[in-house]
Amino acid sequence: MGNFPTAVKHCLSYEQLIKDYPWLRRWLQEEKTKYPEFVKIVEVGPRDGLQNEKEVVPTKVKIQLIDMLSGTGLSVIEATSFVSSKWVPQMSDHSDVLRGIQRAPHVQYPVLTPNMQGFQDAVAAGATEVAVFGSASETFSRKNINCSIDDSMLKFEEVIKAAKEQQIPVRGYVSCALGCPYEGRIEPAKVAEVASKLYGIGCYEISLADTIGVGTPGSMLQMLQRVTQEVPISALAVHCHDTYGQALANILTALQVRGRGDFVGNLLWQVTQWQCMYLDFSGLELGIFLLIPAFFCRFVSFDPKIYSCIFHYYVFHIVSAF
Ligand SMILES: CC(C)(COP(=O)([O-])OP(=O)([O-])OC[C@H]1O[C@@H](n2cnc3c(N)ncnc32)[C@H](O)[C@@H]1OP(=O)([O-])[O-])[C@@H](O)C(=O)NCCC(=O)NCCSC(=O)C[C@@](C)(O)CC(=O)[O-]
Repeated sequence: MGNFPTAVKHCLSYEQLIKDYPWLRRWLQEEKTKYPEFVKIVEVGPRDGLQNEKEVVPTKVKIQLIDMLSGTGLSVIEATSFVSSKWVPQMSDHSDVLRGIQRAPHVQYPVLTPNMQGFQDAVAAGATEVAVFGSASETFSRKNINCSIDDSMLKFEEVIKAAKEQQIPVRGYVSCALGCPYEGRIEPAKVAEVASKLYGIGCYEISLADTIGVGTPGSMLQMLQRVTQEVPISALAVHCHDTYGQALANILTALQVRGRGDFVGNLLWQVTQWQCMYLDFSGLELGIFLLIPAFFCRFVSFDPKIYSCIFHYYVFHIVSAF
């Protein structure tokens, strides 16, 4: 709404709309009953956001960012990723980040662990929750974690077994749930198969990821209808990239599928907390008190390169919202 005059923006404001159209509040209330009463947000910016940035953000800035996010009311912040620094140099300081953050008592800080080496390093650095990440696309699996889907399941099983012995909960991701950069469309049946395997081997929650943001409400609905035949919906989450501006629509579709009850959504770097405010306006309890603190918590560095890398999406969305 950047180019609209103030008067127009005022007319389009939520408060003004409610005032001008009293039926709208009733309608929103009715709409609200179609959604879960509470949505758990998993903030993955410090991991998924920063792993994709060209600039490697300094460790102390990452720590400061996570610490500030901890004060926003989020209950889960994915902190880092115990992967090979040759593959993802942006996450090479994983142990220092995990050791350096100040853990808030109400917050979980899961980290990615693709194999036993990652798991052991994560535990040594103090991880209390981990996540394994598989894919519904064979090619993506090989390019991302250098093994087939079947081999990845064997590695994850090992991780989950070790995690169970130490009472460490394990989440699971299914990448390419709505499309693959190499294979294109992925059959919902394949997503259901991989999700069901992850659930079967002990992941307590499966996050279905639209890795390249090609999903639409239609494909999200189709995919969820199929996956929920295999995995209870209470164990599902969605992780939506906003590459083509569809993330919020896709999240809302997932919430409608879920209906009343809890649901989990990954709050991505690309789906900013600022954007999630629109969901808050639609009457959903997001479980976060984040707007202003989350905005300011982005200002943790004065280095222009780091600044622009961390704040790109936030600044963009804030500017476009006014
Ligand atoms: C999975 C591996 C590690 C396999 O990597 P590999 O090369 O197949 O592993 P390997 O077992 O053959 O070992 C080769 C070398 O890697 C080392 N190594 C082995 N494991 C580890 C480890 N855990 N941490 C650090 N080092 C490790 C190991 O020690 C050895 O070192 P060398 O002897 O050559 O010096 C590699 O392919 C990798 O790191 N891939 C990166 C994957 C990644 O981080 N991708 C991005 C995150 S996933 C994602 O973004 C999707 C998601 C979750 O967001 C959802 C969505 O949106 O789709």
